[in-house]
Amino acid sequence: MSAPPPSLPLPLPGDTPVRVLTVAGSDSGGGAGMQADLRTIALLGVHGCAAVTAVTVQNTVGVSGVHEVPAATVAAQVRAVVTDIGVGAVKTGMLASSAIIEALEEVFGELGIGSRVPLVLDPVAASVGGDPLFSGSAQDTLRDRLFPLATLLTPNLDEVRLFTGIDVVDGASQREAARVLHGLGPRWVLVKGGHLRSSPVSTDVLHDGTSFTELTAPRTPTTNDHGAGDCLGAATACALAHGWSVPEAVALGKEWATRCVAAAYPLGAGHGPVSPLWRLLG
Ligand SMILES: Nc1ncnc2c1ncn2[C@@H]1O[C@H](COP(=O)(O)OP(=O)(O)O)[C@@H](O)[C@H]1O
Ligand SMILES: Cc1ncc(COP(=O)(O)OP(=O)(O)O)c(N)n1
Repeated sequence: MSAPPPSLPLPLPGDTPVRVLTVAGSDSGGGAGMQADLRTIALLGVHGCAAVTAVTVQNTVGVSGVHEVPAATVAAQVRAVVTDIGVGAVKTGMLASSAIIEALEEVFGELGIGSRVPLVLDPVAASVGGDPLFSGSAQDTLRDRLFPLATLLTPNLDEVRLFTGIDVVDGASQREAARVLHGLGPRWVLVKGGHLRSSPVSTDVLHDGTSFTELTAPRTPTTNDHGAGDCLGAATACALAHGWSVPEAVALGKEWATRCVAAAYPLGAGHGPVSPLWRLLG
């Protein structure tokens, strides 16, 4: 890759960094979820805070158990972080249940998350291997309660199908999906194209209700793609926390994700993780 690596201003030792809160599930295998978010957040020089929604029993092969955190405890984590530490952006991942989503709607409203504080909402529904990460009714609750609060909604193509019924097969259907999802309330939608595996490029479409922007990168031929969406969303949230505009932040998130997919490594017997560890090389 010839372009300079994506980066954000780094804090000097002793200076308080910008903060980002991830509201997500724990992936015991360390490939996705809050572990992936916090890795990206740290390597971009941002202080990561974490409100845990669920503990998953997970490795590279699949998810064999889920233990939800009580909804009131999830909301209390968010309140404790935001009222003391303060955050420049919030990212959500696996939200597990309707009760957790309803508690988050309330605490987000109370704290200005989605209005004063940008909210990146990754509508995580299943693991890369297809294991469900929330119950059936949570899908409707997420759409109705949190989509309208989102600064940026970042579905992959499986999530697009779930929420709109649209099967994205090309640029036209990807733009149509972005248009329909924007109608559900988020200010911006990024329809991620990583799952269009037959394409030689990986194109994401950004839409704000008016214009469409295509972000395209060469496709890395790999099945080690666990956590790609987390890398993208967490990096985008970091840039938003620095005060970047949504299009600027998404462009950084896309470059970050592209490099992380290119640096993915095999792990275990299943899908290995995409990796931001390339950042440590300079
Ligand atoms: N094989 C790949 N090569 C290059 N970029 C990829 C690849 N797979 C995914 N991406 C990019 O990684 C990000 C996450 O994409 P995607 O896989 O669609 O979402 P998710 O990880 O949430 O399922 C997007 O920017 C997408 O374009
Ligand atoms: C706890 C937890 N959160 C999210 C996921 C989704 O991971 P993956 O399937 O790799 O999808 P992206 O992170 O790439 O969107 C998970 N498996 N576990």
